[in-house]
Amino acid sequence: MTAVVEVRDAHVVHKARSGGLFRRDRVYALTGADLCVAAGETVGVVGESGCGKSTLAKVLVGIQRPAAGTVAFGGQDLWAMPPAERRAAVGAGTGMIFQDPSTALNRRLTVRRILRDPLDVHQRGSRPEREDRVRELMGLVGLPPALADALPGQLSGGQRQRVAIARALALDPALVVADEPTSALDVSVRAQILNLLLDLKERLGLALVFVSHDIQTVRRMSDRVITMYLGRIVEETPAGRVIDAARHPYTRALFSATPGLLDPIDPIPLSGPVPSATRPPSGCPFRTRCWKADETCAQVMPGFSAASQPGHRYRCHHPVEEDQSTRDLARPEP
Ligand SMILES: Nc1ncnc2c1ncn2[C@@H]1O[C@H](COP(=O)(O)OP(=O)(O)OP(=O)(O)O)[C@@H](O)[C@H]1O
Repeated sequence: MTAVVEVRDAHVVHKARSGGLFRRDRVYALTGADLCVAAGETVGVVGESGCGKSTLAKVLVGIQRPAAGTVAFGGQDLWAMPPAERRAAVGAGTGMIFQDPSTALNRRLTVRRILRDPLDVHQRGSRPEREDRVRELMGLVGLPPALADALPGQLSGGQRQRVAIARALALDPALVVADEPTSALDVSVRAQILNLLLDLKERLGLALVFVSHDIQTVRRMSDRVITMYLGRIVEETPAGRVIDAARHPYTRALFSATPGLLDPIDPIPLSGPVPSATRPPSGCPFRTRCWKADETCAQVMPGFSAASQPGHRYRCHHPVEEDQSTRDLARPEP
């Protein structure tokens, strides 16, 4: 398996945004993240708001430098490269698709200019070749050539997201990271954009990282699902088995609370709110809400254990039994 990107023990710490009570607080946005993404696979990332999904996405595409840990593209340590080399590696090797194409695209540039821009910056081919590439990109994402001179404001939301996808693909990257790519779109066009991403992934052999709140969609799109909780990756599960084979109590709880996945089911009840990322609990970050937590969980952050299935690992001292159904877990004790 060739790793397109490999993140090892990455930590990202932000200063708390000003205006809060404790201005000098630190936000532990990502703690000890390890993730390897191979050519041609889709990795989904799920977790509650603020758990670090977007931070991990930015680390993967080299736009967020981790305070500690490494990020390697094709085996090369990204942050050990000279800046010009790093910019070239990031620009050519990765593409990022953001949530809201209305803000991600420069509204004063035509579609043609938006798509030509990365080709100009990275000096790809002659001018006529760049124009050809713009036409090719528009065809790839299903945009009619007549829209080349349109401004983003003249396009529908779905068309704008197609432009953003085409821009992400302009330099033929090995890795595309899509951070909530459909959540700002009308429900009616979401499926079209998701199908387009899946189709492009197959045709171009891309590695795709797909970040979303929408657990149903992540499960449908992905080969593997990464569960994050309070800045940590707590489980990595083959997507087809995530509902009943996940071993981490949090993954089970998250999936039990997803309407339609296990219908009809009562969600597994969790006690209390998500702790603050400025003061993560000692030991396992999930232990303050976990029905299985004990003193060990309060003291020691569990390392990864490998489950019996290849590609499945989890960090938990008291994992859910392998053969226990989520439906049974959600039932109150008699
Ligand atoms: N630039 C920043 N400055 C300060 N704190 C930040 C910054 N960016 C992110 N954070 C904080 O880091 C934590 C992780 O944020 P991140 O955006 O990665 O989470 P997320 O899971 O993507 O959330 P959402 O699903 O709501 O987009 C959150 O507590 C967030 O408030």
